[in-house]
Amino acid sequence: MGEKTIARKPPHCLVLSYPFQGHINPMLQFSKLLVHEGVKVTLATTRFFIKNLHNNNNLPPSISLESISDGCDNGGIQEAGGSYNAYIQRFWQVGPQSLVDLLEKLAKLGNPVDCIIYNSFLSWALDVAKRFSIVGASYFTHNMAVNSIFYHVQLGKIKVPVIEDEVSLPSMPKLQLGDLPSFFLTYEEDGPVLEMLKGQFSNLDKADWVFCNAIYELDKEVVDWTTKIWPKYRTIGPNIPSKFLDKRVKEDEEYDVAQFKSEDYCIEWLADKPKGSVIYVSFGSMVPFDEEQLREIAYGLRNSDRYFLWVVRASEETKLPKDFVKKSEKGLIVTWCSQLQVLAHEAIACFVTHCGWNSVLEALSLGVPTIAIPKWADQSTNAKYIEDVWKVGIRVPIDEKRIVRREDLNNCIKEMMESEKGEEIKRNAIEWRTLMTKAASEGGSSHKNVIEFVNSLFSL
Ligand SMILES: O=c1ccn([C@@H]2O[C@H](COP(=O)(O)OP(=O)(O)O[C@H]3O[C@H](CO)[C@@H](O)[C@H](O)[C@H]3O)[C@@H](O)[C@H]2O)c(=O)[nH]1
Repeated sequence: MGEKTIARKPPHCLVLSYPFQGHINPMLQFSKLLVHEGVKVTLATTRFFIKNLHNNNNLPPSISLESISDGCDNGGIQEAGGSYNAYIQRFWQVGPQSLVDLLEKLAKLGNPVDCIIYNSFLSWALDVAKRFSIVGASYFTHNMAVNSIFYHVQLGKIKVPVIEDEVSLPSMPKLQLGDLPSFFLTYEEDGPVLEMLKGQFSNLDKADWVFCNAIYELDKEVVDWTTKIWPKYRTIGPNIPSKFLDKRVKEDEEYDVAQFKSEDYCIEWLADKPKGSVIYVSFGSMVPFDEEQLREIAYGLRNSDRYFLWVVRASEETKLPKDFVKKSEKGLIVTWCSQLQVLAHEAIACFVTHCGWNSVLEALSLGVPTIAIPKWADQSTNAKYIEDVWKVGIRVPIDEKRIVRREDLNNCIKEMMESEKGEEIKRNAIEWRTLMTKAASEGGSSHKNVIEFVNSLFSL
């Protein structure tokens, strides 16, 4: 380490994030790891996203924030008529040139970029890196298994629509249609999203590095298989602040880039609750639930007669049943919280989650068992792994309208809190916590991979 920092000017990485909370969170944490190892980092995402961040200046002083255009600088997806598909098309037209402009601007300021670490969705960023003859590293915010599914779509080995009852892929359990990412069910309306996800692999052979926010131990077979295809494929997660892992990175204390404002009295509310008594419920930053689904979850929680802390984003609040109060003896509803702090609290018993990949990694890292209600994107595949592979949770059944009913949620809560199976799940969750921390610690599988990458940058 010491030799690197004295010998030369630090290498400069531009970390380019897709403009959503579930993407910028892990990429910021990865940036902090690189800074800790002596690399200079500029974090970039879209103008509109930055403009609307609740606290865009809460970055470590060593990381600067830059922006590119997605062609929707004043309204994001709304400016593209509220259509995610239209938004992607516009972004793909405007983004590459805007990235070129940013690289040229940084070079003119005497700050040339040596490496672009781009969110794998933005595959065109790799073409830009190659035009500038700089290192290109793809960063996957989804789990390996999910990446492998989209890779097989790209290869034409999974055809959409899927007509078979089950899909078999190398080194993975058999997947039923309901275990595949949601776009396989909604491919007619989500065609462009599916194209974007296939596109992650269209030029990946040119990538110098391929990173995945996961740990080797989570899925050794899939990682080994993937490394045969992309020899520089590396697991570098879990990308969460080290204060929740081995506390090695002192400078990563409270920094974050938040789209929503945390209601931090949650921790006060948790303070007098008995150990392992509170159900934490959150469905991430993006997915909307319809009114019927929120009503079922609301009554499922109330009928459980247990303490619960539920994050219902401001945009979702009006969908709650009218007789449902935000603060009762047993329950507290907030619009956003510091999820990691909540998960780390000893009062938390389990996490009812939509299985966004960050939430899954955070639960695994903190040893919190999960009750899975996957809804969209990669979440069903994550839920399959949670229940059947890592055995750290229970998936709530859905009815023919694809709705989770209150009785089923209630039964799963009971099973988690009262049964022998629940006890076993809790024990597994604690074991995973140990493995996640070990992987991120000095000498652990992810830490070694980060150091290998950093050393390669210093020897450019
Ligand atoms: O009150 C809250 C709720 C969430 N979070 C954080 O917000 C992030 C949410 O990320 P994630 O759990 O991955 O969910 P989404 O925001 O829904 O993420 C999108 O992006 C992920 C990464 O690609 C995908 O896995 C998801 O399916 C997709 O919906 C996590 O870091 C949470 O800790 C908070 O800090 N406070």
